[in-house]
Amino acid sequence: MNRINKDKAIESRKGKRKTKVFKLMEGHCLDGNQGIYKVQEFLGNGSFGNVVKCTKLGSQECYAIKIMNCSRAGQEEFEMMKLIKDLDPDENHLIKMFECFTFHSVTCIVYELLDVSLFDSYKRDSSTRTHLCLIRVIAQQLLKALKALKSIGVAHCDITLDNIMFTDPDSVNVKLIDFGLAVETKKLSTETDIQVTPFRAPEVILGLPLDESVDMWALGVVLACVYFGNYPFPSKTEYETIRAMVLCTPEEYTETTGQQVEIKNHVINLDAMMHEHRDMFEAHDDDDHRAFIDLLKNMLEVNPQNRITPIQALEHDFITMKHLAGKTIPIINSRGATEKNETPA
Ligand SMILES: Nc1ncnc2c1ncn2[C@@H]1O[C@H](COP(=O)(O)OP(=O)(O)OP(=O)(O)O)[C@@H](O)[C@H]1O
Repeated sequence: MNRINKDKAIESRKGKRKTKVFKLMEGHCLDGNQGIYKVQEFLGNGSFGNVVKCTKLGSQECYAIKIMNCSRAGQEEFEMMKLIKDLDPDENHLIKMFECFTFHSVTCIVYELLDVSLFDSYKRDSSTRTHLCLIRVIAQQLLKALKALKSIGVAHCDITLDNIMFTDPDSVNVKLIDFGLAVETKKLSTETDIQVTPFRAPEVILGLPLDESVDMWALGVVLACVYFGNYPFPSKTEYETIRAMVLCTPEEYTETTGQQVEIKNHVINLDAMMHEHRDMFEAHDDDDHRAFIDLLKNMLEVNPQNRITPIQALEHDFITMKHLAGKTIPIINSRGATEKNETPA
């Protein structure tokens, strides 16, 4: 199946092509099992229907309710949320679900209300690069999420910039959302339609056996985007994507193999990317940049068997900051503000 058909198959799995028309308006009330929810505003839409901000009548509490027109897709997402319910959602940076109910034949899943997605946050000001210390916090939190999911044998299968959201504007705390494509790892087969371009892992493109390491690849793409301000691989055609994934420039390929590469198109060189990024900050630490690029290369390892695991990544120098011992580094206390701090020698 080609890329476009795969993306369509994913939309169809998520319910886009089976839409029951249910006109929801601001001010409408939804009868849940744990209360009545009044629709305040529309927060977003996707393949499934809408996400609305609601208040629970008789309280000040706000929620995000995902209204799913396709009850099969809604039920599948709910089943997956039940599977992860024993994982502490705050500790593991996973979205918290409160309840699920049916209203006018549509499935409504009540989630905690979050702030903005990584995509929206960086879209607002794509000209500025993200400080490495902020990237470290985000990376550590999401690696914890992957570790927790792996521990119960679940693969998210749809990690993108859209599906990672900040919990509030005043702190750096992210959560993984949208378990609509999540699957028990043991049920993953080459036939399963997962991931969207440009976050799709090479083994998914090539139709090879899959496991939860597809999520590590996608997280690598996310971190590269946040660092570089652009996708690390071209994604117009799967041919270009696969070609770029070897992570070396045509010159490097020629140097190591002696073979000339005839067609040249853009392949982002991670080491070159590092020089560009660090020059954008007054205070930068080369060792820290090198540590980040090393982690990234291990996440974007083409062979899933050699790809870094969440536990290994959490022990990587970039995350533990071993390589920064005794140096003064900024602490990120909110999405923009920084303070200086000395790490123990
Ligand atoms: N808990 C939440 N709090 C605030 N906004 C949310 C929340 N959950 C989702 N949204 C908004 O709704 C959008 C769509 O949600 P979600 O990703 O769960 O749906 P989806 O159909 O699976 O989307 P897509 O088809 O884009 O993958 C998000 O990108 C976000 O803007």
